[in-house]
Amino acid sequence: MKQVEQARRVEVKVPATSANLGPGFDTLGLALAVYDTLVVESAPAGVLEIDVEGVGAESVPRDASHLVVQSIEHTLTGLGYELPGLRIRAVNTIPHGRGMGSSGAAIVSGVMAAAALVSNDVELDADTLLRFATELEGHPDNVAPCLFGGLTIAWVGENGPRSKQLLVHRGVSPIVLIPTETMSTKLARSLQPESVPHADAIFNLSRSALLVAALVQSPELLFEATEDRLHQSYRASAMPFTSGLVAELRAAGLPAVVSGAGPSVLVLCESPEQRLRAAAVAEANMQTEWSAIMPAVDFLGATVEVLSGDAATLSV
Ligand SMILES: Nc1ncnc2c1ncn2[C@@H]1O[C@H](COP(=O)(O)OP(=O)(O)OP(=O)(O)O)[C@@H](O)[C@H]1O
Ligand SMILES: N[C@@H](CCO)C(=O)O
Repeated sequence: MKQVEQARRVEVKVPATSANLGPGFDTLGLALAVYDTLVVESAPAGVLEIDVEGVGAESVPRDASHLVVQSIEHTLTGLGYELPGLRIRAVNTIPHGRGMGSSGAAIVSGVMAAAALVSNDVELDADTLLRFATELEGHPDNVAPCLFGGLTIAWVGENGPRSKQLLVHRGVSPIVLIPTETMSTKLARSLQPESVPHADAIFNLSRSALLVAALVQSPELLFEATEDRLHQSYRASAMPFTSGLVAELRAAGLPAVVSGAGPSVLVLCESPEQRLRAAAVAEANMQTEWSAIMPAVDFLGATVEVLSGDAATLSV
C-alpha cells in the first residue's frame, strides 16, 4: 500500500442537491447553492480528530464511522493507499435527512478530499470520482450534481455510473420548504414496490424527458414536467405533511415535488415571480413547522483547494 504525504491540507466545498425532481427517480438531480465546507489534513497514523460546526455538530459521530472518514478511506483504499491519520474540520449548512443530499455531499467531500490528498501522484477523472461516490451512496442522482453542478442526468452503464451535466435556464427559480422532521433515505427506499405498472413507467418516461427540456429550455412546461407516479405516492404515508403540502401547491398550479427522499418539498418555479407566489401559498398551507429557502442553482459543483503540501487547485 502507498502512503499519503504527511501534513498535506486540503479544503473542499460541496453543494446541496435535490434528487428525483419529480419523475426522474434515481436519475435527475440539481445542485443548489447551500454548502458544506471541510478542511482535511493528513496526520500520523492513529490520529483522528473531527471538529464539526453547524448542522450535525450535535449528532454526527467523531470516530471512523463518520461518513466523510468512511468516504476518504473508501477512496484511498480503492487507489491503493493506506488511510493516514486525519484532522478534519467541517462547517456544515446542508440539513441532514431532509432530502437535500447531505449524505451525498458528505461522501463527495470525502472523495474529493482523498483525491486532493494524493493529487501529486494520481489524477482522477470525473467518471472515477463519480464511481467512488456512487459505490458508497448506492445511487448516483445526488452525488453527480454535487460533483459537477447544475442539472445532471445520471445512469449506471456496463462500466459503472456516468452522468451528463446540463446548464439550467436562468428563469428557473427553486424554493425548498424544509420541515423540522427528518426522513431517512433508507426508510423511504424500503417503501418502494419491486415493480410498477407499465402505464406508470411510460408516464414517468414522458415526464422526465419533458423535464430535461423544461429545465434547460422551456420553464413554462415545468408544471406538467414534474408529475410522478414512480415514488412519491408510495412514500406519502411516511410523510403526510409533505404529500399534503405538495398537493396544495400543485392545486395552486405550482410545480411542487418531494425533494430527494423527502420530507422537504422543492418547487421548481419558472420565474422569480412564481417563486414568491409559491412562498405565499406554502405559508398559508404549512400545517407543521417549516422553513423556506430560495437557493440559486449551483453551476460549479464540488471544488477543492490544496492549502499546504505542493499547492494546486482542483475542480472537476
Ligand atoms: N456532513 C455530514 N457528516 C457526517 N455525516 C453526515 C453528513 N451529512 C449527512 N450525514 C449522515 O447522513 C444522514 C442523512 O442521510 P440520508 O441519506 O438519510 O438523507 P439526506 O442525504 O439528507 O437526504 P436525501 O438523500 O433524500 O437527499 C445523516 O443522518 C448523517 O448520518
Ligand atoms: N433517488 C433517491 C434520492 C435520495 O437519496 C431516492 O429518492 O431514494
